[in-house]
Amino acid sequence: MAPSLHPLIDNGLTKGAENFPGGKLYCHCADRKVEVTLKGNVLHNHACGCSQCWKPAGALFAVIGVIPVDNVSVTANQDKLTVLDKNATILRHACKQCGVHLYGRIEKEHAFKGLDFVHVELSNEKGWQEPQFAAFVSSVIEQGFPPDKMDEVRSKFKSVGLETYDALSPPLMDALATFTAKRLQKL
Ligand SMILES: N[C@@H](CCC(=O)N[C@@H](CS)C(=O)NCC(=O)O)C(=O)O
Ligand SMILES: [Zn+2]
Ligand SMILES: [Zn+2]
Repeated sequence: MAPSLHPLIDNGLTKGAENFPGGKLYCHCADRKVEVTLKGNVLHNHACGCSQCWKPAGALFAVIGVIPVDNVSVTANQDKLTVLDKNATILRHACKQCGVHLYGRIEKEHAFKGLDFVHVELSNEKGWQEPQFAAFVSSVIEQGFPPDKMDEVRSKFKSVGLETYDALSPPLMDALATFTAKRLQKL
């Protein structure tokens, strides 16, 4: 049996709604849930196989999208949040009790500074943008996934219409490289 990639992917994608107004994300605690309110939809929603992004139980991949920082606010139980790794590029704000990541933020100079990283499955609303591609696919091997089963993983993504990459998608890699070139005054 093919492994579960993610609940939002395993049974095919559900297209997002146009003019989606956004919604609330909740951590997995039974009480005093951390609540984050998002204005509007996410962009560049994608699967991520890296070891740092939060994955629901049993899933091989995270699903994570970006949204402007100004559209993100913690609206309940902020005291339960902690930054997991203060040295990471993406400062992942997680619930101390249940471990769910509520949002990731970049504070240092970076092409994606100003965008927060969020998991839309933490919301009860329907209409979030569907995943657009799979990133950091080979990284699942670093977490113990058997390399000889990678064909199954990539085929499963392809079967729901998602392209697979071992870093980010070409437009996002180009954005990162453009940022570097400008910093080095090559562009
Ligand atoms: N192979 C590495 C890749 C880690 C990585 O580069 N993750 C990407 C995608 S989330 C990133 O932008 N990381 C920045 C960060 O984690 O702060 C792993 O699995 O840990
Ligand atoms: Zn929690
Ligand atoms: Zn990741």
